[in-house]
Amino acid sequence: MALPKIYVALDCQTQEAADNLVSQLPAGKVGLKVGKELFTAIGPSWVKKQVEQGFSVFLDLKFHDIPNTVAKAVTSAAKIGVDIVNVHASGGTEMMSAARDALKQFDKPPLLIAVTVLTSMSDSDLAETGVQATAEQQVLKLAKLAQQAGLDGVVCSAQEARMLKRDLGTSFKLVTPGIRPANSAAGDQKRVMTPEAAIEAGVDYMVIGRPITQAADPTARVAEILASIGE
Ligand SMILES: O=C(O)c1cc(=O)[nH]c(=O)n1[C@@H]1O[C@H](COP(=O)(O)O)[C@@H](O)[C@H]1O
Repeated sequence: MALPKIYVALDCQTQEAADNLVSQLPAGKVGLKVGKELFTAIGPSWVKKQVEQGFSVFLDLKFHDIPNTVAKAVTSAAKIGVDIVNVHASGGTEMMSAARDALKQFDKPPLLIAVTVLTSMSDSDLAETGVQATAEQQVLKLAKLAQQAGLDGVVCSAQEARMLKRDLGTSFKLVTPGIRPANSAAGDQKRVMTPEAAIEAGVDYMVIGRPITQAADPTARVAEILASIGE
């Protein structure tokens, strides 16, 4: 079954807040993205419940550790039944390959996606960490590494989508946070794009948090965004 185009980032700290958000989202039309904030607060059993209730879940824990640890961590994530898991591409080829191999034991493994350069980072933020390349160059370099390691795709900003689809092929999946409908606050995101432009640029799955979760009416906001991308 095709995965939804939009994953809503449920960045909150209590089960009550998460349940409240989920109750306002159309199951089957959007997926749920559970990241470090919520997962650390309420754990895997709540995530499993969402999977059982029919939501597609992206478990965004951005694993970045030694190969053995990351392989075991993605195995635990796959056992929850989520559709997408991620690791940091900067963990290197050996780490990414170990994660890929660990998922071979599953009949329906989750998509294994590598984070390239966080959408909150600009060229100067990268330079500060010792990376001399531009964000775009670094995204391409890490995405090639991820593809060679046999991963299903990468997390990048929609600004790099055309380049990656051209250089790495259309079946290599692009998951893009940093999505901001026109007139919404960028917050800490630096490499942003509107949902319409992101779809045009060829992204496969968009992650959208605050523009939906902080909206006065999240249900209406989702409907508006889905309509804007023809879903
Ligand atoms: O892997 C991610 O999901 C991720 C990668 C990235 O480069 N940038 C990024 O913002 N994210 C996540 O995407 C979500 C974006 O949320 P908003 O900025 O509120 O739309 C957050 O939950 C981030 O943790």
